[in-house]
Amino acid sequence: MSEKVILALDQGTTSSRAILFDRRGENRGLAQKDFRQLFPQPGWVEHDPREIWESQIGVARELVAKAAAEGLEVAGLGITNQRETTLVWERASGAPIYNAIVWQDRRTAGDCDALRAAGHVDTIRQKTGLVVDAYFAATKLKWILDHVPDARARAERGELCFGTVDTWLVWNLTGGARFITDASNASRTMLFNIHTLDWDEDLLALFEIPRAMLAEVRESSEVYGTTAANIFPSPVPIAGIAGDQHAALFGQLCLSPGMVKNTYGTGCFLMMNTGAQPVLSENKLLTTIAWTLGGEVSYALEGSVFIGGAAIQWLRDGLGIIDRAEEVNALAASVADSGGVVFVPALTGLAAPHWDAYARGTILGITRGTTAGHIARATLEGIALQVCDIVKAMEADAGARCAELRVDGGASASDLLMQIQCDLLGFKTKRPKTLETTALGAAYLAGLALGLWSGVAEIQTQWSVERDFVPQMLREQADTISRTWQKAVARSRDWVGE
Ligand SMILES: Nc1ncnc2c1ncn2[C@@H]1O[C@H](COP(=O)(O)OP(=O)(O)O)[C@@H](O)[C@H]1O
Ligand SMILES: O=P(O)(O)OC[C@H](O)CO
Repeated sequence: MSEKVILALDQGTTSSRAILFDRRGENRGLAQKDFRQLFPQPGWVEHDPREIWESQIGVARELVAKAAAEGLEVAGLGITNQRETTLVWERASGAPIYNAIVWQDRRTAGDCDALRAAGHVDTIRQKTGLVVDAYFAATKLKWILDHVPDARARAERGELCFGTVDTWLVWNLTGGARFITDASNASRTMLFNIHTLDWDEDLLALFEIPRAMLAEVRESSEVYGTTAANIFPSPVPIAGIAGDQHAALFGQLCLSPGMVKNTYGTGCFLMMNTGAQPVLSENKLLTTIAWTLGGEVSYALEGSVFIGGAAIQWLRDGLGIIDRAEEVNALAASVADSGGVVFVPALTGLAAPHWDAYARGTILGITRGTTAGHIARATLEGIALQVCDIVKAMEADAGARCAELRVDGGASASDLLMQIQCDLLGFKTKRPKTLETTALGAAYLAGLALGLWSGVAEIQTQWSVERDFVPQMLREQADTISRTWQKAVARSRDWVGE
C-alpha cells in the first residue's frame, strides 16, 4: 500500500505555495510561484484573480506529479490563504468582474472614517470582533458593488459571487460545484457574526450586500467535495480550509487557551488561542474565530501588523541598501545597536493597536554618524517593537503574562531578529523545526477530516523546537528602547491627510 500524504495549498500575499506533508508532519516536497502585485493608485493593492488561481494550480499540479513519481498517494488537500482579500465573479461563467482587492489596500479608509463618525464602531465590534478598518472585506466589497457598472443589480439578481481567496480556489478546484468558505475566513469579512456563526443581516444591510452573493460557511475541517475531473489525474478530496494565520496557530499546535504564536511574513500576525469563548478586546485587538472543528468553535485574539518583513523588502527595493532580504542580518549585526535611530515602519499606516490609516513610515534620530547598519538594525527593532506593543495589549486583555512565544514565517529565519524580539519581550521565543506551520496547519485540518490522524492528540506530539531564544538584554535597556519607540510612534501618526 502506498504512503499517504496531504497536499497543502498556501495562497499567500506574494506567492502561491504547495507542500506535501506525510503522517509525521514532515515536509515531502514544496513548490512556490510568485505572482504580480498591482498598485494602480497610491494606497491601492490588487491581484489578478486568474494569476492567483493559475499560480496556485500550477504548483499544486507540480506536487501531485511529484507525489505520483515517488509512489505517494495524495489522500486529500487543505487550503490556507491570505485573508480579507476580496473577489467578485460571475456565477455563470466564473469570470471575475474586478481585480482582487488585497487586504493591504487602503482605498476605503475614508468610508471607514464615515462608519466611525456615524457611530457603528460598537455594533461592528460586538458582532464581528473587528475594529472598523479598510483592512477587512466589507468596505472593499461595497466599493466593488458601487464602482463596477451594474454590479449591485447583478448581485441582487444572484448573478455574482463574493469570495475570499479560499472560496475562489474551491470554486475553481470544483469547477463551480462548491461555493463555500470556512468560519475563520468568514470572520475576517466584517459581515459575519462570530457568535451566531452566520452572515449578519444588520451588517449586510449596513454595507448594502445582497445575501445571494455570499458563500455557505462550513467547518474548517470536513470533506467538502472532490476536485473536478480536469484538475488532477484523479479526483482529490478537499477537506480543510482556514485563513493563513489561523492555520499557523493550528500548525504551531497552539491548541490550548493562552498559547501564542507570531508569524513574521509580509506583515506580522500575533494570535492567542482563547478557547471556546470569544474575548472582546479592550485594547484594539481583534477577536476572531480560530477554527471550527468537530462541531466546536475555538476563538482567538489577534494583533495584526501591516508591515513586518515588508520593511526589509523596502530596504532592498526602496532604499537599495541590501540586495537580498537575508543580507539585512549581516548589515544589522555590523553595529552594536541602532545608534539612537528609530524606524517606525508604518509604510501603509499602523494596524493594531493603533489603527491609524494616516500614519506613515518615520525614521528618527539620524546623525552624521548614522550608517546603513544602524538603519538595518532599527528596521529589525521596528518589526520587533510593533510585536511588543501587541503582546502588551494581549496581556492586558487576557489578564495574564505571556510565558513564551512560538514563531514562524519567512523572517523568523533571522536569528538576529528573533534575539532582538526575545530581548525586548523579556521571555522565551521558540522557533520550531518546521517553519511552514501555515501549510502544516491546513494539512492537519484536512488530514483530521480524512482520518489520516485519529485526533488532535496524535498530532500534538509533532511540534518540536529548533531553537530556544532566551533574553540577554538588561530590562532597563529594553525599557529605554521601548520608551523611545513610543515617542517615535506618536510622531509617525496622523501624518497624511484624509
Ligand atoms: N533570512 C531572512 N532574514 C530576514 N528576513 C527575511 C529572511 N528571509 C525572508 N525574510 C523576509 O520574510 C518575508 C517573507 O516571508 P513569507 O512568510 O514568505 O511572507 P508572505 O507569506 O507574507 O508572502 C519577506 O518580507 C522577507 O523580507
Ligand atoms: O499572505 P500573508 O502571509 O502575508 O498573510 C496575510 C494575512 O492573512 C492578511 O490578513
